[in-house]
This record gives sequence, C-alpha cells and structure tokens, in this order.
Amino acid sequence: MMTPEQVNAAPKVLLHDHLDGGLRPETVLELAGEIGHALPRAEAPELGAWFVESADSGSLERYLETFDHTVAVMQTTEAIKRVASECVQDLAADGVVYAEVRYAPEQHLTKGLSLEQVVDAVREGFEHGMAVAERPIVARQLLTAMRHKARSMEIAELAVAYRDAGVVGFDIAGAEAGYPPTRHLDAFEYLQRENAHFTIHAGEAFGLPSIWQAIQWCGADRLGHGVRIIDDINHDGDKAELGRLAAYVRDRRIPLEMCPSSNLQTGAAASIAEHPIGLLAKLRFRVTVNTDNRLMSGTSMSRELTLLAEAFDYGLEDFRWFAINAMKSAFIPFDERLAIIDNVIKPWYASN
Ligand SMILES: O=c1[nH]cnc2c1ncn2[C@H]1C[C@H](O)[C@@H](CO)O1
Ligand SMILES: [Zn+2]
Repeated sequence: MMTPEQVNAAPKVLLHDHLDGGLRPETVLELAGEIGHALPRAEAPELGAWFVESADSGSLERYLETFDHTVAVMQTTEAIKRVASECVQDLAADGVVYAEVRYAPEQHLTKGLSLEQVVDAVREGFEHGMAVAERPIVARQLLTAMRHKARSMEIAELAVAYRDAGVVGFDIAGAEAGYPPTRHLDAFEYLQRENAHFTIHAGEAFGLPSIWQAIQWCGADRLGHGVRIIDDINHDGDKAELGRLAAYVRDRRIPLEMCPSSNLQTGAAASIAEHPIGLLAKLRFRVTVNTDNRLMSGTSMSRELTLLAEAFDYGLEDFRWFAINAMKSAFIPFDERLAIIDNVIKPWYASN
C-alpha cells in the first residue's frame, strides 16, 4: 500500500478536468461576494460540501445545475485569470505534471467579454499559475462547446485560431441524452481538415450509439468518459468477448478519459469497485484516470488514484501505466509528450 505522500509525489497526467468544475470554495465565495451573486452557503467548508451533495444526484442533468454558480462568478477577465491560476497551482500541488483543462468560452460572455478575451484570460491565468506553482507543471486549454447550443463551429474556429497560444484541442460537453455528437458534425469535419485534435464527452449518460457516433461519424481522437463501452463487452470471470465497437476502440488505442468519482455521482457507475475501469484496464484498453470536476466531486488526482488503488489493489506500476497512457494521449506535439515521459515520468517511477 502506498502512503499518501507517495501518491502525492508520483507524477500524474490529467486530460479531463473542467476549469469551471475545479474552483476553490473560498474563491467561489469571494468572487460571488464581489458581484453580489447569491450562494446557497456562506462558509467555505459548507459551500464545498453543498457542491458535492448537490452533484450527488444520480443524474447528469442535475449534476450540471451546480455549474450555474461557478460559471456566474467567472465573467470578468480578473475572475477568470484568478480561477485559472489557482487551478494550475492546485494541480501542481497535487503532483500533476501535465494537464489539459477544459471550459466552454461561450458560457463566460454575460458581462460583455468576447470569446477571445475569455481565452486570453485563461491563458494569462495558466501562465501565472505555471510561473508561481510549487512544482513544475505544463497546463494547456481545451475549448468546449455546449452540445445543446449551436456555437460549436465558432468554438472550433476559436480553438484553431489559438492553437499556437495555449489551446491544444476541442471538446463538446453538457447533457448527453437527446444531443448526439453528430449535431456538431460540421465542427468536427472542420477540425479534421485543420489537422486539429478533439475529444467528445460520450458514453457517460448515454450508451453505445453515442460512442459509435463520436468515433465513426465525428472522428474523435479520445472519448470523454466512454464508460458505457463496457456494454459491448461480454465478460464472465476472466473471460471477455469484445463486440465490434469495443474491439475497434481497443485496437485503435482510442484513449478513454475515465472519471470514477464523477461517474458515481451521475449514476454512470454504482461504486468504484464496480466501475468498468477495473475490467477495461485489465483488458488493456488505453485507460486514463481523471478528475472531471474537483469541486463537485470533492476530489483530486491523488484521491481518484487512491480510491482505485483500494478497490483494485493498484500499485505504483499501475500509476505509472496510467500516467504514461495519458501522456501518450495528450494533444501536445509528440516530441513534447516524449520529453515529459522520458524526463519526468519514467525517472521518478524508476527511482521509487
Ligand atoms: O461530466 C460531464 N459531462 C458532461 N458535461 C459536463 C461534465 N462535467 C462538466 N460538464 C459541463 C458543465 C460545464 O459548465 C461545461 C464546461 O466545462 O461542461
Ligand atoms: Zn467532463
């Protein structure tokens, strides 16, 4: 069994973390106070607990309602910069060495910011966070479009415009049922023509058709969650038979951005011990471990890994595998991925 210090020290790679799902409760309180936004609790510990309890609803739709408060306090350059900087500092303190953090620029325009001003604010915040963090970290942005809205093409163009300025990819998020990824096919086809990278939230609240569309119609490089791929696997004890889609995902090494605690809260999995990540890792899918929303799940990379270690008896060798899987699946250029694997991840695990 690893000590908490070891888990914290281990270099971790995070591909799926929402900027508006990772605020410090104290920061939500302070920013809300500045703009007169009413919150359900007045003290930081109670507010943090409120987010976790409210997100613990068993439904993705209700889980998403908690974001009304975090998005409301992220509507000015100063507020966004602060949240972005604190995000990077918190991840670094948790031992994350590389992070792709996503958010939907279209949700931060209510006080008059332009899409470009939002992306610039996050960029400045990330740069500040990387400069002052207590441990080295590389943080990059993914731009999310909301799947129930109609701005995905615009956001895809924004991601391409900022590709050399800290944005490494695109995503769609929001309620999954009723909003298939093919609604945004034009945006995905545009990104492919631009040689750009994207991930799609799929197979979280909705099943295999959503995963199939994301991969075979839209051309997703990675899957956000993808837990329902388990529905295409027949397993009995140690024997497993993969359907065509599951086989395709494994054969093509399509990365699964798995977020165990978030899945318990939205009802996508019943418990950590029953979470499909156990079987998928055993079957050598390209599994990665992620936080999704640290505020709403009251979690961190160290906590997610610890929960998995307890449920599946994972050790440092498994943590190393998750970190390298994630680093291989990152959207930064190959040589930069390799440098982090060879100079940061492998040396630490070799000496611990
Ligand atoms: O797990 C999720 N599934 C779908 N949508 C999500 C999830 N976590 C956060 N979101 C939404 C709510 C945020 O406001 C938005 C952009 O980060 O993405
Ligand atoms: Zn997510």
